[in-house]
Amino acid sequence: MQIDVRHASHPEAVRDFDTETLRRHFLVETIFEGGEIRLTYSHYDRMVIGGATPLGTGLTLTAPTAIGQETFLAERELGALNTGGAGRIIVDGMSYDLAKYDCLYVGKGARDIRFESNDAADPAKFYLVSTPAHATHPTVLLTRDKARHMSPGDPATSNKRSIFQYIHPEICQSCQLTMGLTMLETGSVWNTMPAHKHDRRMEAYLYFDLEADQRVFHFMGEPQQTRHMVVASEQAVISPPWSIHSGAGTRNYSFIWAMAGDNKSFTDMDHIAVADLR
Ligand SMILES: O=C(O)C(=O)C[C@H](O)C(=O)CO
Ligand SMILES: [Zn+2]
Repeated sequence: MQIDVRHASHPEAVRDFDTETLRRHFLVETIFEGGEIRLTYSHYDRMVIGGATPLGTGLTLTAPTAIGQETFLAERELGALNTGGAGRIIVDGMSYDLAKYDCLYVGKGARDIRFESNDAADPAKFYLVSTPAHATHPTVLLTRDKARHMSPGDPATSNKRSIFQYIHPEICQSCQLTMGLTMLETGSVWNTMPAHKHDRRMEAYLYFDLEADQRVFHFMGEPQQTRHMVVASEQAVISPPWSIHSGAGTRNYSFIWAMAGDNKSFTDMDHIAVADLR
């Protein structure tokens, strides 16, 4: 298991980052590697993001030194959303089947977490998000039809999309983690525009369901100092609390968003008018 540690950056320093530096700090280029668990530890709210891609044999979530505990979830909670073929997650001997777009919330204190694919030729790709937790909430399997559904946007502004809120206070208890899936309709390419930031929470995006030759231009930075990163499918972006997070694809795509911080209120956003962006 690999874990890459990313430190937090001050917004004034980020104004001077060139493309390579921006990508080194805020883009995770490899989330899914066959037969591996790959993790990235962000010092923004100590969120860990990564992927588990089990092939013939299953994969076990162990606790690297960065976690500072004997077991990974000793003081953490976990969301795992399957972006690949069918598979299962076994939590302390209890097995949960996950098809594509199913999500498992795992509460603090679970000790033995194992990932398996039904078919190594079409492996499960579990996108993992973990945040510090101080209470144990029940482990729950969340299918997409159980998620809270919203349909914002308009074809006229190329941003018609479905937002599915899985780990959300109305659906599933958690300490601080919120997590969900946004799917753009055909012909719509913009997510999260008008843009927003929320200094109370950081956020991470995993873009996927995009062909290998297509890209999403992800916009980040202070609202009057925007920057962009060109992102391929199955790459993730760490969004600091002071940054906007928005994207325009060369076609439609899906992404998983996850947040952690002072509140779990999805609607607590500071919107920025399009005309005020620079
Ligand atoms: O399409 C969207 O809009 C989103 O998915 C927004 C993100 O979920 C977000 O930024 C929540 O704060
Ligand atoms: Zn946001």
